[in-house]
Amino acid sequence: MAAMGELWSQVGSIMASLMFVYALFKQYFPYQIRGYLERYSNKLVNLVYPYIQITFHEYSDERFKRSEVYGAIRTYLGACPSSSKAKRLKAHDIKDNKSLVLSMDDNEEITEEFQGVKVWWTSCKHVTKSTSFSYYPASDEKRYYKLTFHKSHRDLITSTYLNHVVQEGKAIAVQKRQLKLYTNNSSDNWYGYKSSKWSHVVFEHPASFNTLAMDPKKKQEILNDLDKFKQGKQYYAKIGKAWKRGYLLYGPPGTGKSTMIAALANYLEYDIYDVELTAVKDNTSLRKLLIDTTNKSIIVIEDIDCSLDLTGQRKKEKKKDEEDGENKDPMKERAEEEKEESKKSKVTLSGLLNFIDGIWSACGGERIIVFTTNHVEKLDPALIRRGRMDKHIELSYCCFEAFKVLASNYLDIESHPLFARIKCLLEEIDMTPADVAENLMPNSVTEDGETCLKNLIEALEVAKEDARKKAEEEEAKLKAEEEEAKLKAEEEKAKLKEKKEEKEEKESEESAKEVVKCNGTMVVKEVKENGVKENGVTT
Ligand SMILES: Nc1ncnc2c1ncn2[C@@H]1O[C@H](COP(=O)(O)OP(=O)(O)OP(=O)(O)O)[C@@H](O)[C@H]1O
Ligand SMILES: [Mg+2]
Repeated sequence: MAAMGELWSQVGSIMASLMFVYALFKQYFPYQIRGYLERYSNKLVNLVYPYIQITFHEYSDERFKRSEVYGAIRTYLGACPSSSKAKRLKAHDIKDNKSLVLSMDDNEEITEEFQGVKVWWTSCKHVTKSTSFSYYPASDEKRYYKLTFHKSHRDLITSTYLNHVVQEGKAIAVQKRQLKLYTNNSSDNWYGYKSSKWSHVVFEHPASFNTLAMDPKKKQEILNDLDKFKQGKQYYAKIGKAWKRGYLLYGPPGTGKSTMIAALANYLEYDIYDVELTAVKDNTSLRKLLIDTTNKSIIVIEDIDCSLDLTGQRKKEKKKDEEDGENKDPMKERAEEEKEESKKSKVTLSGLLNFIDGIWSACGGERIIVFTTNHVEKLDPALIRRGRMDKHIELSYCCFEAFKVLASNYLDIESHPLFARIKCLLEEIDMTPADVAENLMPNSVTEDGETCLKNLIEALEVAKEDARKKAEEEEAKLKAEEEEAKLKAEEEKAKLKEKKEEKEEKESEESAKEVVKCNGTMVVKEVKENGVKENGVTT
């Protein structure tokens, strides 16, 4: 026992001496000598250590984009049979509340055998400590997988095995894929623990093209277009165009623009990236957001006419003019202005144009960009030209065909004698699918389909009556305005006439006076010349 204790104390002192020598070596040896020694010591280790290690980092050197290979390895390792031996796993997504997507937790190791060859996978994490004080701990974590295998199997592992891992990983990911709905984080927060540009939730919208109420011809046209796009990888490569397509959805509120986006995502099985432009600081941030999206995705900017404030500059100047009159502390005013300015998004139209159709938009592929608007006429023509927004889809008021889809969805009714009346009313009245759908929804559990149809007819008749009254009111208003304008015109005419007459009268008076004056002079002249007696008196 005493000998054992002695042995331990000796080991301890040897370790301490080695560490001391290593510290001295690091501190005092010149850099070149150190590199030289390290190279040779590595060679020495390689002689006795016959294993090769390959690392796969989550973010490659470009830094912008998450490595696809890393993702595939993570999925593969989570699903491979040997992972069941790992004790610490991370659960990611749950598809339909059934199957868990698992991956190895940090610093966990699993062993796998491929064609009789043993390999070891380790998940590692490298934390770069930030020098400044931060409220949030790990500021910059870099994750990677390390693969270790014997050097005699180098060819088998680097070509066949790794290929197998990546292909399998991708296939499993497609199988277990859960659609995601992303939204961009404010670009002011792209640092520290919130460094990711996008946050997501699982996308579970039930909308589909079957439930979407619109003209069946138009719907089929869109479906054909989508199919062509999805299978168009080679075609796009052949014509030398980036594999992306722009859709502009326009129409009044409640006509199904947002619903169609959900249907698109479900049909194509693409993730949705919903861009909130007001949270994007500038054009560079917008570009970074784009690069950080994955392939097979739909990038959405809703209400594009409201998102971009291109008149901001002018408004600000106006505001400034208004405030000029008030006596304000200039320092305070400037600080306030700067604060306002920093909060404001500086994304410009040109930034957005480049986002959709610039060189950067070709990074990655299989992307659909969707803009929605209620006022298509307000948009800059450059923004919606073909090539940027390739397909313009108008979603309009509910037609009879669209109503039939809603009736089938909401009431399971394919045809009914009341349909004829509804058809007539829908031809006369503009009602959005949202309103029709609302009227078709049973008000209570006991309400049957026919009552719902009657409710809709009643609502349509009320809308018709309202429209008629409104039209009448407008007509009456127009008539009144016309009458007023007519009266005004007559009054003006009368006034003009009066003025003209007055003028004429004045003129005739003037001329009469002139005549009298002339005549008077003439009489005087005549009297002087002829000496005629007037009333017997010589003048
Ligand atoms: N064409 C449609 N087919 C099926 N349901 C529809 C349709 N249009 C509207 N709806 C229903 O009406 C509701 C509102 O529709 P949605 O949000 O898609 O309208 P929107 O056009 O995006 O409106 P906004 O312009 O105000 O954003 C949805 O919940 C949906 O159930
Ligand atoms: Mg909408």
